[in-house]
Amino acid sequence: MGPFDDDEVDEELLTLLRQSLGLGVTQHQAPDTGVLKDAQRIYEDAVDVAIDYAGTAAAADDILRQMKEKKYSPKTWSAHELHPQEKNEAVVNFIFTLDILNFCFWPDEDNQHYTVEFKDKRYTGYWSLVAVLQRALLEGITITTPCFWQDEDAFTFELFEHVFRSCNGSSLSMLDKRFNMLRHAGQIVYEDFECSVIGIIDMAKGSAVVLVNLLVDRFPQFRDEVNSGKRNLRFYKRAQIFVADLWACFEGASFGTFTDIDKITMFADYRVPQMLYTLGCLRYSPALENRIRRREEIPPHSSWEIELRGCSIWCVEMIRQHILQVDPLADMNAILIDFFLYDTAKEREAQGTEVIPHHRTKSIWY
Ligand SMILES: Nc1nc2c(c(CN[C@H]3C=C[C@H](O)[C@@H]3O)cn2[C@@H]2O[C@H](COP(=O)(O)O)[C@@H](O)[C@H]2O)c(=O)[nH]1
Repeated sequence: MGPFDDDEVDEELLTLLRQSLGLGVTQHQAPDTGVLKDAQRIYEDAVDVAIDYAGTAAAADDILRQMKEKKYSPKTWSAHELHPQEKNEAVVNFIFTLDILNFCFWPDEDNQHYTVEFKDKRYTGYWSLVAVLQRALLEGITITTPCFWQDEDAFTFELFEHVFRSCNGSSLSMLDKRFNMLRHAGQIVYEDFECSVIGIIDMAKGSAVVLVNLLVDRFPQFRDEVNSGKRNLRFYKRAQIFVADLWACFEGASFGTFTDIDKITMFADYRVPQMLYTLGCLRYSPALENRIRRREEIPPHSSWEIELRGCSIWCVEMIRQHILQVDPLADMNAILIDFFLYDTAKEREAQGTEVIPHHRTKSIWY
């Protein structure tokens, strides 16, 4: 029984072996992040999260209808007034900063929701982070300049606390971790990339997959994966949303030009799974559903967390495939579906029509 006779040896391992032996990888095997493959495996092994096929098909039809009505496109990103409107290197740095810090905005049980005031409006969640960065820039603090983060004299934790000050006595969770993540990412950009995020993007030569893999390889701050014993499970949520935000902000041109942007998957956060459940796409075991409804934390790297994240990625892929079967000419990918689901979740939250809380896992990854 030779090493390759066993049909259990999966394609990925064969590719890695061929590459390590210097055997030519057939030209059509384009690079991949591995996220979608891992999501499928998680889904196939899942016991506490299931995908409702009929619910997903019906939801996909409705999502397509609404996305057409709302004309969802990369332009939607800039339609959010709080996002930077310019199209230049400073905005690339803004998005890089944003997507290093783009995680965990929900309050601990007895604390107030972190809220910031900017230009006489109050923001929570993801938008509080965007507002904080915009406010700092208006105050002349170069918070979105990666080389500033490695300047130990100028970029201090006191300054960081000032930048993230709230208007209701609350504080954003894991502020110290966020500070250290910027510090260390700034050192990497300074030492390895001559202070230029554009330089990192250029190294990917227009490939979204290569850029994601480059970020994950060179920046521990983006290495969102779980070693579940049997294998490494990749999610790469903030690395992928960084590429997606670039693509959307620059509308597929300039620093947002990617030939393989459709290889980017849904971003495994805590809002979109909530929306997929609400739309009847995802189903939870009673034990998991009760945990979520009681707003009790779900441990990072637990099977529950892994299944929530992996099944959500796979479910959005099923929605994407269904939409393209129904309307092959639809200008559609997982990014735009994801953006729509996130924005819809936020609308429902604002209307107070949520049917289930989002899950709570204290994590720097989402
Ligand atoms: N999957 C997915 N996750 C997203 C976003 C966004 C914002 N993207 C903007 C850009 C274009 C879109 O149109 C959006 O306007 C934030 N998040 C994640 O949600 C969580 C924050 O939730 P809350 O505390 O309720 O704001 C946190 O994990 C954050 O990382 C998204 O789009 N997709």
